[in-house]
Amino acid sequence: MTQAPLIGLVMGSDSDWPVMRLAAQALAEFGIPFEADVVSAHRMPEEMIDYGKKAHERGLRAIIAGAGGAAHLPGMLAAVTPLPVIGVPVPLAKLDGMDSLLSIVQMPAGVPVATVSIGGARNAGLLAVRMLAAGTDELAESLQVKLLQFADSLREQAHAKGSALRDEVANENFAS
Ligand SMILES: Nc1c(C(=O)O)ncn1[C@@H]1O[C@H](COP(=O)(O)O)[C@@H](O)[C@H]1O
Repeated sequence: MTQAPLIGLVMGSDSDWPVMRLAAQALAEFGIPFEADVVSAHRMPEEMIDYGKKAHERGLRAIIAGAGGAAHLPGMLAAVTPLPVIGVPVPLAKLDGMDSLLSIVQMPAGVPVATVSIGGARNAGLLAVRMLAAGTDELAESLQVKLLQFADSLREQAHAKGSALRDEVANENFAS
């Protein structure tokens, strides 16, 4: 039996998937069940409102919403759900995602969206994992252990990069 999704991963179009799949990958790395779907505030407003209103009743604990251009999806979901919403600005060919970033990040007071960097879907996934790691329930405690191990692996990678760079600098002839 597949586990019920804890995170809703939604995007304005299937064209956002190459970016948004990085969030899916991060969730999968931590064993978090999620659902993925296209939900557009512009193109299917009623369905979008319905998704946002029912998300918490279906057991979702957070929503990751990615959109490009005039990215109203994350903010509109945040307006109708009590769940935390993480917004991912998806870069398009024109304006390189600045339009999307500003659309998502400049929310009016009272309706927060946790905005990650342009194309930062991996961090959106990791932030959702951290949200699930808050608390003292079994899932939270197991995620806390995994997140600390993950931080250790990042530290080791950074050390390895420093070591490789020191070797490279030591062997490079800067005079030539
Ligand atoms: N920004 C939004 C919304 C929304 O915010 O509701 N719905 C679709 N879109 C965005 O339009 C871009 C182009 O979509 P198409 O590739 O389908 O033309 C996508 O990046 C999508 O997220």
